[in-house]
Amino acid sequence: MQTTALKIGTRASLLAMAQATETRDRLMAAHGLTEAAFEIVPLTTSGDQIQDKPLSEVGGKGLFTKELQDALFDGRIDIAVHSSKDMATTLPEGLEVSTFLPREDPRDAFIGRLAPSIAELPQGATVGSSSLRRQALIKRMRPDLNVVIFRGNVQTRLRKLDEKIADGTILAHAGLRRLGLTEIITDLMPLEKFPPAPGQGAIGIEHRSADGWVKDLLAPIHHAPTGYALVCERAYLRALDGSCRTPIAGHAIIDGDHLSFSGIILSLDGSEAHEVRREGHVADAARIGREAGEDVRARAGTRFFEGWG
Ligand SMILES: NCc1[nH]cc(CCC(=O)O)c1CC(=O)O
Repeated sequence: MQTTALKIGTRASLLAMAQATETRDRLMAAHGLTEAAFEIVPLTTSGDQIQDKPLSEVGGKGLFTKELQDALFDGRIDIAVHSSKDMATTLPEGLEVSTFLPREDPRDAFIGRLAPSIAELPQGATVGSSSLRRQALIKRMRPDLNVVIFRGNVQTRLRKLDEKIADGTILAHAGLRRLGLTEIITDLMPLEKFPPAPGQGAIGIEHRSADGWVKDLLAPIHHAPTGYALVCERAYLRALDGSCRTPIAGHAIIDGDHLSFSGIILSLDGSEAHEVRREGHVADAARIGREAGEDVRARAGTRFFEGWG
């Protein structure tokens, strides 16, 4: 029997801490354990220290996960709790993500000041976002809008709205729900018009592949439908070679044994978009995602990808 507390690694942000606490609470309930059986270990990641540049310019996804992976390798933590959206498409040898918690709403939420929705914003209004996907999708809906880089936590963004640096911003509904901040939302973006990033809303739990006991401990909190969706969405991203310079959206919906995937890739200004839809059995999630990525990549053509670097 394991005698020391299970060390749950997380980023130190409020959202990350809420995700780690949810993971601990689900483990406590599944195994009839008390808080004493767990230790939440907050770690600062390099992504947390960069506030003034778009993540796409400073190295993208791995930024939030690398320190947690290092801590798994050197034994400071036993599991790492991630926003799946921030996870790189390939994991280092020796680590695996075997567990996904039930997905929150994957939609994006709009927090508007001059108007409650993007459609109702006045001509030439400004929206703050540093996500290339959100920027491209906003431009696709409303080419007249001005998009400015916006980063930081929810409080920072709300202050920037108060200072009129922008008239609205977009955040993941999932994060706002987990933080208990849904009252600031003025609109929810429909999935078809404003598809989410692969992995949005899903918490993934990473651990050392060699730790069979950790895998067994996590098994009862794994949500299989979310797992199938994530396998599909991550295979799609991998097939597109998910560069952080690429506006990519993709989302799988699971209904029993049936999976339906829709994805879109866009030019930075949203003027060009290529869409893909695939469906099939959940057992084929990885193949469906990979083929969707390969298909949309081929249809977009090499010219589309030039200049993304
Ligand atoms: N890149 C930051 C990030 N990573 C995950 C979420 C939201 C929560 C989620 O998708 O599970 C966010 C913030 C946001 O996009 O608003």
